[in-house]
This record gives sequence, structure tokens and C-alpha cells, in this order.
Amino acid sequence: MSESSTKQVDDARTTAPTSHAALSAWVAEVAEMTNPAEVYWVDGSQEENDRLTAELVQTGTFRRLNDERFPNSFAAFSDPADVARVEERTFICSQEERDSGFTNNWMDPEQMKGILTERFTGSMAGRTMYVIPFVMGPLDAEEPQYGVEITDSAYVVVSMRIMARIGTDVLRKMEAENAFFVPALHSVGAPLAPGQDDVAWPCNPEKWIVHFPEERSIWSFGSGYGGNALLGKKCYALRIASVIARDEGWLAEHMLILRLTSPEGRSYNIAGAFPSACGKTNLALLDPTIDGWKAETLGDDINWMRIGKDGELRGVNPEYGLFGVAPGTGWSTNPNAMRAIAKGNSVFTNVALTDDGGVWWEGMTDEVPEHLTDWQGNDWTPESGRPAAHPNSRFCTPISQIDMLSDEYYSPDGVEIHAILFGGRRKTTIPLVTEARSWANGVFMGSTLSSETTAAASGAVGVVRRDPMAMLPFIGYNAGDYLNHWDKISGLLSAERRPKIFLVNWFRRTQDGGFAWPGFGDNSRVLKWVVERIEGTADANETPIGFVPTGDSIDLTGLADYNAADVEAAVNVDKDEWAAEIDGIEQWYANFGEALPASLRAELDGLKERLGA
Ligand SMILES: Nc1nc2c(ncn2[C@@H]2O[C@H](COP(=O)(O)OP(=O)(O)OP(=O)(O)O)[C@@H](O)[C@H]2O)c(=O)[nH]1
Ligand SMILES: O=C([O-])CC(=O)C(=O)O
Ligand SMILES: [Mn+2]
Repeated sequence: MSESSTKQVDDARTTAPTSHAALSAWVAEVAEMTNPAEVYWVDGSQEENDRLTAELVQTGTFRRLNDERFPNSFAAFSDPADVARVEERTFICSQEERDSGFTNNWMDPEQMKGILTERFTGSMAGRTMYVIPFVMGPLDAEEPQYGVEITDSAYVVVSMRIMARIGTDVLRKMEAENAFFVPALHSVGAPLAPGQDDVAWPCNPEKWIVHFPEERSIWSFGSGYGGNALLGKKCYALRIASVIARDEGWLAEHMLILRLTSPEGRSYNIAGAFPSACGKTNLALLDPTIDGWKAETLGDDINWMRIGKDGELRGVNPEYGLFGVAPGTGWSTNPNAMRAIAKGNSVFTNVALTDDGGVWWEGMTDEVPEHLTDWQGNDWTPESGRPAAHPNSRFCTPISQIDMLSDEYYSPDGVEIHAILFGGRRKTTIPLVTEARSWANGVFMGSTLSSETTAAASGAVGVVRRDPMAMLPFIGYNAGDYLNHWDKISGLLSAERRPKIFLVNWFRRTQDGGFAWPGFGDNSRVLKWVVERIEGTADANETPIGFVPTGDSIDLTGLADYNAADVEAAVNVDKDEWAAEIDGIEQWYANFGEALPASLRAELDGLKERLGA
């Protein structure tokens, strides 16, 4: 460490603007280890944000977009090897290997700390170390869930300001309560030698996304990408929070929350767990295509559910922004997202640039621009034969910019959940919608949920895998214990207030390869059936797997070229497909051994019997 940088770090340490002893001690310890050029405490103000974005433009990380069409918005382009979550580099380092379980990578926590300490030693040299106080969920919650992220990336600071409540207000309340906070340490792992030029997207070829569940701490090294680097999101609000939820008797889930109001004025809050890039944001911003129905957004990715006074399930969205998949988000498929984005204050990552300083991605407009600069900076034309935007390119936008945001979003007590949807991306087998036979049968549906892999995580795309409750990459502990925890929560809910559970699949294909269902805004038609099943007014056919709509129980008014026979095909339960599915479920359940709840084994036995398998 040079003499001058030692002095700057010391200065920052002694002037740490907090009376929270544990926090100032941790910040000092990290500064000592990582050796940044300076330490900066993030206040969350607009002036600060303007300064940071200007710096990011200067260093080449950000491109400022056309200010008329995308006010105060920026585009960033990542290293081509840093575009998605890295599940094979993600670890749950519990004291006992058993508590991490077969769905997670594990290493002994002491050994892992040794490796990480080596990586983090000097890792912030030549960079600013930012300290970001944040809270997941409302600051006026009964027990605010605090965190502090330390990062050497200004891109992370600007993005965290969109995705979470951050800054001085949070810090002051945390100090006043001398509250516990989740320490979340992040470095891109690209120290700068004196005089060394920076690159637009610093990162390290070696990545470590590590969680210490007993300590409730996070260490993330080497990546700047959202799910790996914005530590309030997947790392805290899902992996660490799922452990806290297990210990405290609630659920931290990968779910959207949507409020739907019927023409008669009855409102229902619907939660939906779909794996990454399988339609949560799109459903959360639903634009109903049926008359008189109103949809309001509560959350698009994460749902913390606690049990209310009357044994009801209550959900809160702990986030403050959207980090949405760009491709497929368009004026025809998701106009509500497009309107939110058009208000500006957004960061786009790995999208394409138009010649007039705007952004574009596949599916944004029906008309494809004649010329673009693709996400890797190359000239692009429709003849190029490759996507202009990366398939996992993202927009990061304040949730407050959604016109259809429910007032209840701000409620610290959340909303009662009336229905839960489990959904996957399956070309075959899984009907458009199936109502579970019972709550236990619905938990079975969640535990056996399956989906084709997407570009949201590195690795092969399109491979069917089991993804229990869409939480496979996010359960911060033993997956068997997780299913048992769902079982336990079931017992705590009032029998009358238990949400109805449905399995959905917007992605089934027809013989000729097209989608069996139009999807997007037309999903309101399926939700109408869901609501009518809750109210007991819609027709259904009983099948071995559950109740599916009759051909004419789905409202198809105004939907050209689609009829009751198409609905029947979309909800068909095929015996051969289900025989194969049962094999898949058996294999999946075998992983759990003794830990599989008896109620789920009983559900599987019942299903086999009904299928005559
Ligand atoms: N065919 C069809 N595609 C859909 C539908 N809903 C969403 N999609 C597409 O699925 C992709 C991902 O959708 P999102 O809504 O962003 O997924 P998400 O579940 O919020 O994803 P994460 O943010 O990764 O957790 C986009 O390309 C959408 O266009 C639908 O109803 N039908
Ligand atoms: O975590 C991310 O980067 C985005 C996301 O929502 C997911 O992958 O499920
Ligand atoms: Mn997600």
C-alpha cells in the first residue's frame, strides 16, 4: 500500500459518518483488506446520482441516451463474459454441509473465508469504495430489514439506488435502533495499479457469489452483473432472507404480486412464482384485454410473505425498482413497462443503441430498425443474423414510474394473498392453467415445478429442469428443509384464508410450433377464470392432475382466431406426456431422500393412482 493511499483510507475511517459501532468497524475492516483509494458514504441524493452518472459517462461505462426520449437514462455494456447470474459459482457456506443441501454449492465457511480474503486483499486498489446503507421493504416496517453494501462499482451504486431504498435516511434510522444489518461485500475484482487505465466494464474472470447463512453475510467477487452484484436482490432478499424466514416462520419467495379488480369491484391479490425470464414482470404489469377488469402492480420479482393476525398470508415487495428482461418487452406486449421506461431515470444493460441515441431490443417495436449498434458495439442490420440486444439484456427502472402501481405497494403490512400461481416454461405436458385439488396438492405442484432454462443464468438454454417454487437458484438452505418449511407454514394458515393454488404455462406449443395461447395481456382471461374459481362461478373439468377450464369457461370475447377448441387443446392432459412427467418427478424427489415431506410423497402417490400409472 502506498503511503498516500494508506492516509486516505485512514482519513475515511476516522471520519466514518456513523455512530453505528458495528458498521464503522466493518467498514474499517473492509477498507483495510481491500485498500481502496478512498472511502465514500453514499447519501442517496439526486446531486450525488448526477455526479456518479457523469463520472460513469466520462469513464466510458455509461452512454447518456437521447434526453428527450429517455430523460436521465443511460446504457451500459458489460464484458461479454459477465452477462448473467453464475449459478455454478454461487455458494451457500453453512457450518454444516447438510444445511446447504443438494441444490447448492457448498464449502466450509472457514476455508471459503480464506479464499475470499485472498481475493479481496487489495482488490479495490485505485478505486473508490462506496458504502451503501439500504433497507429491503418499507423503512417504516415494524422491523425494517437493513443491509449495507460495500462496493467498488459506481454502476452498482446507481443501480442499487433504483432497486432499493438507500442512503442517509436509512443510515440514521439504522443508527437510532442500533439495528442489525446484513453486511454485503462486493468487488468487481479489478484493482488498478498507479497510472493504469480503467476499462468500461471492470470484472474478473473468476467469480464468487458467496453466502454465509448463519452470519447472514454476503461476499460477491468478480462480477458487475445485476443478480451477482446488486446484493439486496437475489443474495439478500431471496437467499439470506429465505434463511431468516425459515428461522422466523415466514416465506421469502421469487414471486410477482398483482392486484386484480373485477367489474363488480371485488379485488384479489395474486402472487406468481415463475423461474427467471419466465414472465413475472410481464404479468405484474398486465394490461387486461377484457373489459372492466383492472390490474395494479405490487411487485415483479420478490415477495416476502408473513402470516397475518387472522391466519391470512400477507405479501410485501421488498424492492424499489424493476430489473426487467428487455427482449420481448414492447409496446404491444407490455405497454405499461414501456411507459414506465419512457419516463427515464433508467439504466439499460446490454441493449442495442439506435442511431439517434435511443435504445432498442428484439420485440420492442414491430418494425425493426434498419441500423443499430449492437450490445457489443458492432454495426447491426436486420441481415446480421444475430440478436442486436443480449437475450438477458435488462432495464433498471424505479417502480414508482409504473402508472398502474398499487397504493398498497407502500403499505408496510403488505396485502392479503388470495391466489398463488406456479408457472414454468414448458413446450409440452403442462396445461395453460390447472387449479390444484387442495392446498397440499398446490404445494406439490410448486415442489415439482419445471421449466426450460433461460439466458438469465449462464449455461445451456432450453433444458428442462425442476425448479421448486421457482426458487432452485435462490433457496439459501437445504431444499428438503425448504419444502418442510412450506408444509409448516401451511399449518399456520387459517384453513378459510389459504390462497387457492394454480399451475400455469404460457409457453405451451401447438403441433405446428406456435404458442398454444396468445399470452401477455390475454393472460387476464386466465386470471378472470382464476378469480371465478375463487368465487365458485367458473366451470372446470376434473383431470388426474387437477381442475382445468372447460373450453367455454375462458372468456374469449374480442380474441380473433381463437376458440373453445383451442382452449381445450391448451389445457389437454396427455397420458403419455404425464407418464414421462411422473418419471421426472420420481427422479427429482429421489434427491430429497428422508427430507421429503410425507404430504408430498402422498400427493405423488395419489397422482400416480389417478393417472393409472
Ligand atoms: N409467449 C409468451 N412470452 C412471454 C409471456 N410473458 C412473458 N414472456 C416473455 O418471457 C420473457 C421474460 O419475461 P419476464 O416477465 O421479464 O420474466 P421474469 O419472470 O420477470 O424474469 P426475471 O426478472 O429473470 O426473474 C420475455 O422475453 C417475455 O417477452 C407470455 O405470456 N407469453
Ligand atoms: O437476478 C437477476 O439478475 C435477474 C433476475 O430477476 C433473475 O435472474 O431471476
Ligand atoms: Mn428474478
